[in-house]
Amino acid sequence: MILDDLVAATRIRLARRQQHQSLTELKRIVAHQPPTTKSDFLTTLKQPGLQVIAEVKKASPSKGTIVADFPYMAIAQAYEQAGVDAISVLTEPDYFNGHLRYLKTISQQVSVPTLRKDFTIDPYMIYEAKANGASIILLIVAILTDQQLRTFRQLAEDLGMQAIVEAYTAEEVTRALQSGAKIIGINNRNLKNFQVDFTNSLKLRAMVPDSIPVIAESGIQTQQDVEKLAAAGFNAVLIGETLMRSKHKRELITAFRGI
Ligand SMILES: O=P(O)(O)OC[C@@H](O)[C@@H](O)c1c[nH]c2ccccc12
Repeated sequence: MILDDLVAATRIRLARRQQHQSLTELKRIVAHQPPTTKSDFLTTLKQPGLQVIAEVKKASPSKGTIVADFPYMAIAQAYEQAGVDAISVLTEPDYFNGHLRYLKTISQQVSVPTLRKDFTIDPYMIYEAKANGASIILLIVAILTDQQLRTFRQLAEDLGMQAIVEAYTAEEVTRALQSGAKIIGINNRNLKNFQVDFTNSLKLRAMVPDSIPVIAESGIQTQQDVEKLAAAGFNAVLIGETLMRSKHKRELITAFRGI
């Protein structure tokens, strides 16, 4: 199962990074960071209308290389100029061709909050996210225990970040809510086989009370898709591939934001 492979690969890389830089050292870097100047993502999400989160992603396990040419900084700047509310940056190198460096550079040069898109399995990765400029981390319910969901989110909040707690099934939405999640992401892509079912988020939306912002993730392609999600009461959409492939990123984002 691909998700198991992803987590195993993440664990191996993590062990290697920890040998180069201890958690103590990382904590020291974080403690000396200047306070963030970025807007508060949770406040943005609670604003009326549909917010757009655009993703910087070179490749994916299901699609392989998405874009041959990957000027990640120019892409992030195009997103920002088009008025996106946050930018998601893949940092997973083996399956998504991501890198922490992308997160760091983009976070330094855009004023919107950035999300470290990765398979968070250890507090070390949360400090790393912070050290590299992220305002938001991802916690995937399918790969974490109830206790990890709670303590990892708490750690992110203690460091001045927020956590998107990502669910794919009704059971996972329940676990996300029980863990005290303040932001929930409902994925349309089954991370166990990478199949996309666009109606998944529509079906599960009603499980989340209105007080908690919900983000629809993955497989969002058209204006009609975004209209359906807005009508279903989603606070935000997270779009990767469609925007990465588009030659008219600004126009597309402007259209989505106007919904
Ligand atoms: O490129 P898409 O289909 O628009 O999907 C974006 C995003 O939802 C997807 O990249 C994603 C959702 N959950 C994840 C967890 C890890 C890595 C990636 C993801």
